Amino acid sequence: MYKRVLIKLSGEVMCGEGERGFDRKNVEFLVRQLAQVVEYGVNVGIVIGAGNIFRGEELIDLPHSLADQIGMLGTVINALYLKGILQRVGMKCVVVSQISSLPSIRPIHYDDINLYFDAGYVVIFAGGTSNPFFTTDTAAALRAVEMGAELLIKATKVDGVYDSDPRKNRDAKKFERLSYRDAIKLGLKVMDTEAFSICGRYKLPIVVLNFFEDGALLRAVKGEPVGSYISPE
Ligand SMILES: Nc1ncnc2c1ncn2[C@@H]1O[C@H](COP(=O)(O)OP(=O)(O)O)[C@@H](O)[C@H]1O
Ligand SMILES: O=c1ccn([C@@H]2O[C@H](COP(=O)(O)OP(=O)(O)O)[C@@H](O)[C@H]2O)c(=O)[nH]1
Repeated sequence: MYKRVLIKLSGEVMCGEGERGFDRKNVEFLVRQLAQVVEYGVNVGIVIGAGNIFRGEELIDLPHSLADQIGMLGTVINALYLKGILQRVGMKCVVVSQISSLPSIRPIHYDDINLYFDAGYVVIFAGGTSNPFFTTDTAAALRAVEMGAELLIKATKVDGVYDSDPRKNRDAKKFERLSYRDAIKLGLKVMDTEAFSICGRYKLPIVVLNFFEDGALLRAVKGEPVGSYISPE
């Protein structure tokens, strides 16, 4: 069992694939998946995307930098929403961010993050990397290293890493295990090269799994085989 993990959630876990906003059933499922992990006393950090609200790339009429700032604000909305629903079921949760000083958001401070974990809080990192031109995958890699996570879990809508996009190629073959070097060399688009590169440099393994599969998250945290394992070696 890993003791400290960073979970990267696509914004779409809030609404279901291809949908927008917040769907009650999906949100309840999300809470169940996270509760299963938190029950074991694991330190859980979360980075959530904003695909259910806005992705910068979708706002084609706006300058890229502006569109990305709107995208980052979407991650803040999701983080606060997630905090609200986790607290409603009795889970302790804090949102930290460098881009917002709203009353329910705390600044990112390394010493405090350890205190939150020691006190049993789930820590949600909102606002991505705080910079346009990045994605929440890169933010997840960055925050995982900052919080000293032993594993980064990318919880998404495909069940692992394939040799080509499984949504576009039916014959795509799944890797049970691969290295960062292979992922970058093969140009696999499941995650940004920047994210692979940060995790590779700091020897942080990644598991890519299908979030919508009940129990997959817990299996990854237990170190059981699930999805694809990207090793730093
Ligand atoms: N080699 C690959 N293996 C697995 N998934 C891939 C690969 N190449 C592209 N993808 C795509 O990456 C996406 C997963 O990333 P995610 O960040 O959750 O999606 P999005 O960028 O739409 O939010 C999936 O939609 C999947 O189709
Ligand atoms: O460090 C960051 C992280 C995110 N974003 C913006 O926020 C959006 C939402 O993040 P992402 O696309 O990663 O969300 P997901 O697809 O995981 O739901 C991105 O499209 C970017 O526009 C950004 O500018 N900088």
